[in-house]
Amino acid sequence: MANTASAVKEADNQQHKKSSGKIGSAFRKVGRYLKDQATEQSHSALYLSPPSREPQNAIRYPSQTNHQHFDEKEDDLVKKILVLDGAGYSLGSAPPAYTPTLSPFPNGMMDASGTDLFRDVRRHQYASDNILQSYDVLRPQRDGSDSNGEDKDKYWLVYIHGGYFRDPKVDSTSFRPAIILLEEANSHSQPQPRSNSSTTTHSQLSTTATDTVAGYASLNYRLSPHPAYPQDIQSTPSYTLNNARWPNQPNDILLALQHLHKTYPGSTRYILVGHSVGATLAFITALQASEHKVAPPSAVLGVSGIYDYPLIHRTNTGYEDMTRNAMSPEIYEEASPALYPLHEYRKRWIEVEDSRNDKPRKKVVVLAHSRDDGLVSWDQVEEMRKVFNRDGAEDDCRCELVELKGKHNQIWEEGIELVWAITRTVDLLRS
Ligand SMILES: N[C@@H](CC(=O)c1ccccc1NC=O)C(=O)O
Repeated sequence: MANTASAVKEADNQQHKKSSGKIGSAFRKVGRYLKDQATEQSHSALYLSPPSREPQNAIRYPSQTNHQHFDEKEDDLVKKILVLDGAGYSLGSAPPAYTPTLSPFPNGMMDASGTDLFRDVRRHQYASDNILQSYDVLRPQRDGSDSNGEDKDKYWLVYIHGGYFRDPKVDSTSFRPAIILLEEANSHSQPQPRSNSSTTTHSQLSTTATDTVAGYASLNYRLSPHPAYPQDIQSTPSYTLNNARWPNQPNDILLALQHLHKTYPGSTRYILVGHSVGATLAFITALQASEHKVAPPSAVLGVSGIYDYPLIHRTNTGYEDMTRNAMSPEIYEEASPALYPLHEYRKRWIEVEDSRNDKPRKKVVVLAHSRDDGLVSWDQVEEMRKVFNRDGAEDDCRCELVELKGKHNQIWEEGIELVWAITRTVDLLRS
């Protein structure tokens, strides 16, 4: 295949036809750079629409994040989801028509002293069908890696957000709290304990970033409709219409990775991190990477992940409507990473020739989950662990289960638990 990007896109089209708080200071100082980036953004979006109509150009200056899901009790959240997904929208009056915008891309991330934490912060568009086909890149302000983010001993962290394939409020920016923790801790070195843990300190975590991270990439991908954010199919331009169906989501991740690797060659050495349905996508795309000429990840870190859709439909009756909103029922198994046998992971990911490393290294799988997760229960991670805990799995792959503390969205909204899981993944890669 000469052009793998178009191959993925083509496959995607074919398939689609077939199946029909505490980071305020880091955001406060937004300077000239933001304006420059906004300008660049509007240029790159020209082919999507006239600039005046392009939502990406409506840059809202970041004051604080809209990440407040964990303030809402997860029980209430579940009830609301079920109401929303029941017989139409029945929480009082109909919601206002929704115009999607991406959260402002993370420019102007500066530490308290006003020094840029990053030398390169930008949002790339990897395809032109939809504004969600984009990703954010942040490259830390430190020596050691060249202009491509190439650094022999370092890894890129590539993040895939959750939101059950549909929540427009959960996007690439949901990786920011963790990034800020890693980078800000690095520049301030203020020791702070990991929540509910007496052992790990903020400054210890910061070592992870200094030694390890060549760059951060956080991916957006096309979403499915959300009943709380209705869109008029007739009048909404297709580039802002949220009508994705599987396999649009994994295909977008593959396209994003292709674009990222081409733009930053050093990024082919990477850890693929996914939260919730992002964890689904991380494992599914690890399986599919090589057949699409995408570099395989060195490690996959699944956080609060959904790995078995038929199981989650049994555990949480009512979730199936959310899944069906994004894929047809005959896809459920294919979209469930826990339902692939180990030999599939071996053949398609673990044993794939890895030209970037001098000696072949064991791949790493980390499964991080909280028993307090009110949205995705522990049985999911148990199912996934079974895949990699089979006899002989140790030979070519290291798998660890990391127990986290906190609620489902708290993990990324506060970031500290996510950073902890990343730290464990890096430790395993290095050991
Ligand atoms: N906030 C989402 C729901 C959501 O994200 C979710 C709900 C239950 C279990 C997992 C979820 N997210 C996984 O990506 C929504 O409003 O649709």
